[in-house]
Amino acid sequence: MSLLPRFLKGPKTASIVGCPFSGGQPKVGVDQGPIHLVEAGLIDQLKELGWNVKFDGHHQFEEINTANDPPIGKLKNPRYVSRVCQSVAQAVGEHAKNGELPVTLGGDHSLAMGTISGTFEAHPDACVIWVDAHADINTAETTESGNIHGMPVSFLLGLPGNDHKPNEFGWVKPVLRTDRLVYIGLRDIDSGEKKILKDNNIRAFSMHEVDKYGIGKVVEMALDHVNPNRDRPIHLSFDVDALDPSVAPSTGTPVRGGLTFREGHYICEALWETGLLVALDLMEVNPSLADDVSVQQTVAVGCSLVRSALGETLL
Ligand SMILES: NC(=[NH2+])NCCC[C@H](N)C(=O)O
Ligand SMILES: [Mn+2]
Ligand SMILES: [Mn+2]
Repeated sequence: MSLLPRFLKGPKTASIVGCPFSGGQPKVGVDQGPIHLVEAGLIDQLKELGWNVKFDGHHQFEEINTANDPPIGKLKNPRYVSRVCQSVAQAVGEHAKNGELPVTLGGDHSLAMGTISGTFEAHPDACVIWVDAHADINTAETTESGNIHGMPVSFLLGLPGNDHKPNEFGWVKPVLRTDRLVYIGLRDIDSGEKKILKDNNIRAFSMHEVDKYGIGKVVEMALDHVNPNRDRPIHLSFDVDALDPSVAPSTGTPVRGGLTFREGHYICEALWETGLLVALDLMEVNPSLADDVSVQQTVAVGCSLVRSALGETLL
């Protein structure tokens, strides 16, 4: 495991961007996710794998009085989410430009608006592999919930339904191309999202394809789509709810019929093996949902997914 991914600079350094943030969705507790992951020993575990780990405390967010943050259109907490993501973009962008591998711990998945913006600042030709039960591609028009964690992908793509997206989000540039994005694990897509995926020809491997082809083939096909010559930097955005709720119960929007423990880990291992990984998000761990045993299980799985993506091997 002395391998250094192609786009990083030695000595291989992982920068932990802990984001105790829950403003992109309504359930309290997801802000405690990064705190639990770090307390469970993630940093030492990565050091053990040979990484130099940078972590100087969880990201501090500007205090925003949510009373002064009324919805804009359907979007809830728009100013808060926007400002937080903007500062995350800056942090991730700086680490990536330094040749470090930013590991962002959520927090809810709206944060990916920040992490992916940051990655593309350093790696403009990157591709994104989005592992999730959900597509998180609602626009300001299609969202039914108004929760911004269901929307980051549409902002990053600059989809047309977002002409009404608040000016507040003007800093989010359409850095992502539809053919540089691929999904794995989908199984709960809103009807507006289905249309967006179809109209824009976005490649998605739902659980149906995982069952049909097996995870090995699915990861290969996903890479063939976004990274045919295996020469583009890869940003992996992993929502823990991609896993089956029996594997990762403590999350805000669990959906049955998800990835097994091994399927989730296989994705991480296989992306590490490409030598192209430049950034990783682990999102939506919510330690206040479910009993103690389930929380411990979910946090442990979160840590082991990160280790797999950063080179832990079985043999
Ligand atoms: N990151 C997540 N867990 N997203 C869940 C999104 C659920 C639903 N599609 C929505 O837009 O509200
Ligand atoms: Mn999800
Ligand atoms: Mn998600």
